[in-house]
Amino acid sequence: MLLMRMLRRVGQGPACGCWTPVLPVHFLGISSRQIPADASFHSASFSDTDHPRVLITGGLGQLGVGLANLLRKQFGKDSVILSDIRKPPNHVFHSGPFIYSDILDYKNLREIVVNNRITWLFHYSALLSAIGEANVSLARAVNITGLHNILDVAAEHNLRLFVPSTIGAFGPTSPRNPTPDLCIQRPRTIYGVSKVHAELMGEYYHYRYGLDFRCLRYPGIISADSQPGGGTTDYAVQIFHDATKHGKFECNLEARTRLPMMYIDDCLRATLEVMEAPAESLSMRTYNVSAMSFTPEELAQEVLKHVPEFQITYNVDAVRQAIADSWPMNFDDSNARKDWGWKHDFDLPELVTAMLNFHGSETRVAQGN
Ligand SMILES: NC(=O)c1ccc[n+]([C@@H]2O[C@H](COP(=O)([O-])OP(=O)(O)OC[C@H]3O[C@@H](n4cnc5c(N)ncnc54)[C@H](O)[C@@H]3O)[C@@H](O)[C@H]2O)c1
Ligand SMILES: C[C@@H](O)[C@H](N)C(=O)O
Repeated sequence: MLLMRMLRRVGQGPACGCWTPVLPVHFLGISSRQIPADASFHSASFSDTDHPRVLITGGLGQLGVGLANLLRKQFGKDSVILSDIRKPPNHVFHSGPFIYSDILDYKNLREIVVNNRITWLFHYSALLSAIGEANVSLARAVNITGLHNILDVAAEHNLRLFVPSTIGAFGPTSPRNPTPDLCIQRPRTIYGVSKVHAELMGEYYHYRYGLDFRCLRYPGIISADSQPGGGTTDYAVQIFHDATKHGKFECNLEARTRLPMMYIDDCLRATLEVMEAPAESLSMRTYNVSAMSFTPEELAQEVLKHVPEFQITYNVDAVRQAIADSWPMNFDDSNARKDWGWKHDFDLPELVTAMLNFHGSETRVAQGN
């Protein structure tokens, strides 16, 4: 009986003047909530002059705190809420609003969005490539089921949604040097599969429901003030900790493994820029972004210029190496540069200087000279 009533409602369009049609997605076996079936709305619920009210999920990982800092500078401290399922360190807790949010709990997500009148959502929760292979069912839940919750809450509340994808969304059959935006994508990790799924679902929600979905495929991101979170590109973060602390580093990838990389400041700026780009400038909803590309031995050579006693050795991890060997070596981001003016600031020498500066190695540089 209830099913019949709901099917009748779905069949009635706005022309009858009765109600906005809704698609009861639980009858499609998707979830117990409703998303608009009317694909005609395309605008966010705030004007361009208003500051967005932002929620960041998975915000205590490698990238989230830096993003919150950047957005708070731009939009005000209280306009940006950082969330995660982990307990925040003191300095993060005291730097602006923080709340608990498990993306697998839809009601919790909806409550946060409604109570805080959220207009922009940056969805950072994920299990990365190497850790995902070690726990496939959790990666599937967080990266795929969690994403469904995010898409639904964003569509339901008319949010502008940013979801990062990755070089890991490509696989061994993709062109690797360079890898364009549109080409075959057959990744061989649960992480990559979940990110291709996110790209396609986000684009589908955009065309089907008018969701303002924006997505960048990040290269490996290198940041100084946070710990790497289980990725294949993490060697390029760890090397700086070890070079400055111990003067040596054991690398888990082969010396000649070339991967696209980016300094965190460029990554976060790209993220804000694509979110602020006028909708009409976006010819696509998922863009490659790139800055540089290097191998462990090239990175080590650059570190050596600053830390003369630095030594690198290799102890290859088979899982990570197989993943890296299936990923792009160079990323073609010409569409991002053309459509919304993407331009990176940091190449390898600037990246190494910034990272070593952060780790306080300039004293060692002075001593070495
Ligand atoms: N770091 C990179 O090099 C890189 C490159 C490409 C794409 N990305 C993407 O950027 C995003 C952020 O990356 P990161 O390096 O900060 O990742 P990270 O692994 O450091 O952090 C992910 C966060 O997600 C949280 N999380 C896990 N399960 C959750 C759940 N059920 N609910 C809410 N939060 C949960 C974790 O607690 C963690 O703090 C990810 O989506 C990642 O795929 C990162
Ligand atoms: C590249 C990326 O998505 C992540 N840093 C990983 O290695 O898994």
